[in-house]
Amino acid sequence: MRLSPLTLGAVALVLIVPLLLPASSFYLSLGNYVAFGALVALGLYLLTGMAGMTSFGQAAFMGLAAYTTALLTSERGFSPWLTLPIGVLVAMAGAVVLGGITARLKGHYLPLSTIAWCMALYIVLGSWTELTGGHTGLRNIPPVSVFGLELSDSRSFFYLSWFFALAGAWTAWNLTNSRIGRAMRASKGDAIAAASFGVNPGALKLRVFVLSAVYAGVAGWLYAHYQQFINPSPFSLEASIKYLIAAVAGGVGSIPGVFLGAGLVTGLEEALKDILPVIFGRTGNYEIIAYGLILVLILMFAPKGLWPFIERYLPQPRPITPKGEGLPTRMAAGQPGEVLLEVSGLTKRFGGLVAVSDMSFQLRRGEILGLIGPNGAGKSTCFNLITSVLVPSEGEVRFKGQTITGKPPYAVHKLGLARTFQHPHLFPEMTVLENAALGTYTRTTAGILTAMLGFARGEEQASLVEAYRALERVGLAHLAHQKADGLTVGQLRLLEIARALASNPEVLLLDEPAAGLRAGEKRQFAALIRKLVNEGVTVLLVDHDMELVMGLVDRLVVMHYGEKLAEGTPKEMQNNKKVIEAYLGEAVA
Ligand SMILES: Nc1ncnc2c1ncn2[C@@H]1O[C@H](COP(=O)(O)OP(=O)(O)OP(=O)(O)O)[C@@H](O)[C@H]1O
Repeated sequence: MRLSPLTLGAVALVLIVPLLLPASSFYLSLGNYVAFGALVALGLYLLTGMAGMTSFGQAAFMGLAAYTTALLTSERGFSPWLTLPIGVLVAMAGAVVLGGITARLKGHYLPLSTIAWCMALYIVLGSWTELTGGHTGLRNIPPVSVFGLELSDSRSFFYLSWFFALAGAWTAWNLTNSRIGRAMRASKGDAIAAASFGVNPGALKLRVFVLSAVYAGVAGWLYAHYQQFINPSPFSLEASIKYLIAAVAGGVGSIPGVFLGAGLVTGLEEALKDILPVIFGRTGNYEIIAYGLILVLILMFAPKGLWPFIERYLPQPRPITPKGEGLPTRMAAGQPGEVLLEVSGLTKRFGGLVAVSDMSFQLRRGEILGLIGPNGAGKSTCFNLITSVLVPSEGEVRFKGQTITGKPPYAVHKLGLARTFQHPHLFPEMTVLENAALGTYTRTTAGILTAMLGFARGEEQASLVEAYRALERVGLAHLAHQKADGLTVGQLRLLEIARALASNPEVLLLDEPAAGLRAGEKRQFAALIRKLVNEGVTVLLVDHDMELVMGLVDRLVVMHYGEKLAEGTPKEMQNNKKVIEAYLGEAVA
């Protein structure tokens, strides 16, 4: 792995600066608090920046680990090195309980529940005097020793806290650049799309929530052994808000950003302690007002935080075209013409409206089947029933003889069905290559821990190679390193196909793939689909462009008012009176 100049600079600073300052320097003490804050903020980077969840409860997870280590080391004589995993496990257990109940909540409910949780823990810590010492707190927490050396001054502890902070950054970076990191970003942007290529967004969100508590737990453990004394204040709601502001101020979407934010907020906290009493004429807890104001200003003028302003002056790494082995292919061979997908008696009611009524048809291996019909006929609903985005009111769908009705969309995708959307569901902040690589999610296996420790690099490289090949197949390889937000409609549609192809599907379900394409692009698209079918992919296509559909498909199923009107070859349908009356007359006109 090549380290960037920024990383090398950060490591050099951490190693050299403490040697230039006295062992008990105020600045080294401040440096320790920056490291604690950075660790909590790294958890928020993963939680908020990557997975799109907001938490006001991170200080509570910190508190759980801090009190666990304090109680076990000062009263039971445990080694701090033993209480590190125990404290982190307690923080994780808290996150599992809280996240299990709340991580799936949408909108403001998750942040609100974390506020309640943080306040509740603060009250418990303050009032359970026999266990926690109440607001007087717990003393006599032993320092951490490394090879018999007690880390009891700010300088020696600085090395320990920054070891953890940099290790935290490294693991978060590894995770970001892995299949899990991509899945997190995708779930944040669009859970339906994420599920369509195999991610279980609910389970992933819970895991990230617990992971963010691990970072906070390590910070809590460090805090307790640095201070050698704890009380509930550093684990209050106010502290949680401070960490969130640190992450947002620096830039919650980037790792250097959260370090910058932790540094700024820690420094500001010290400065405000001197400035605010002068302004208000008395001492008090006025920092929270200043934090609120800072947050509002940042959200107004730099919603992505301050790091992007610095980043633009730094040299950007040159994108590398992925080379090497791809992923093992998983396409199962079968007999051409065998039934792959069987839709029987499928019905979907939305209240009183029957959008799909008793639809039955088969998709056979190696064919291109078109599903056509007037606007509102029920094609997209049918499509969403097949891919399990919607649950049918009646009927079922079988894939290779196995009932898939009732399975979640991510499980359906795993079986070998990949889809595109009527309105492309892509991730504009990701590069074209990253978007395509999302398709490889179910072909890869690295879990969170494997990815964090950097053990999944080989698989990740193979994923990128596979994604690049998929881009080559659709003719987008030249745009691989560009952000997806600059693409035309036609390119977005091709990118969705590339993402689907990267999953090595047996069946490709295309929902209005030609909408918005220019004539030339439509011809290229038709050639691409034919090529894919020759390579062994089976296609179900919904589209309104009759010239394209009639020239491309082997068979057609025509829908009208939710029902199947007719089925047959394009020629048969073009001569079918009912079809001409209901649709083709209008579509051709
Ligand atoms: N989630 C929903 N809730 C209520 N009604 C819905 C919902 N989704 C679709 N419908 C209705 O079901 C009917 C079928 O819609 P659907 O989008 O499946 O048709 P379509 O054939 O794909 O149309 P188009 O060609 O315009 O995309 C329409 O009357 C639509 O308004």
